[in-house]
Amino acid sequence: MSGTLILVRHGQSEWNLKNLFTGWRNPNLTEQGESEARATGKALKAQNFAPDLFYTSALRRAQHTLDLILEEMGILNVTITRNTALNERDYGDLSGLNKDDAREKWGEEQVHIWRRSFDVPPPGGESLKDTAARTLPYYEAEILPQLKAGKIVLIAAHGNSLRALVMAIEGLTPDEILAREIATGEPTVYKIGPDGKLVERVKL
Ligand SMILES: O=C(O)[C@H](O)COP(=O)(O)O
Repeated sequence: MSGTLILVRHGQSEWNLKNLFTGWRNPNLTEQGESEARATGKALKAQNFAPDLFYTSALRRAQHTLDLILEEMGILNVTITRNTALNERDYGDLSGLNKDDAREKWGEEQVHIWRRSFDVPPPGGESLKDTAARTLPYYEAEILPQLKAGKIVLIAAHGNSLRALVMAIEGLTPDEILAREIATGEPTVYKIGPDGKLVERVKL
């Protein structure tokens, strides 16, 4: 029996709206971000998903997103596992800077490399490869066994920690994952087989 993995990026945060590098900083959701989370909750409920297990990061924008999704799905009083392994990539010295100001200061190309290369970290921060080095072992140890047992797992996390999972699950190359963007509030759903391998990506 296949398991189901539901990945959701947090809704728009106050720093997404201000176009600031966020990383491990901890802003709230905006009203739009809350609406995005609720809309995803409604969509998952409409598809009759009944998740068994719930995970999120140590950052409030993802935690609040999960809470709003569960509220919309009418799922109450469940255990939610929070872990820094699911945190956004750490943007290091760029955290708190405006992304356009950073482009002015260091150039479009350098900022693109810091944001979307696989193994070049921003100053004092994590590359996607560094992020995967903490997110994937957690997924493999804590979440994949549940999926192999046929459970439905809902994870609310961040653009780059989710891209690390997507890259591994879909078997994407470093070049292929660079082009992959996950919008705020966007769900990605997979069927995972008893062997832990991807069966199919589920269209919502
Ligand atoms: O942490 C951030 O700044 C954003 O949530 C993700 O930023 P990115 O899309 O520039 O990697």
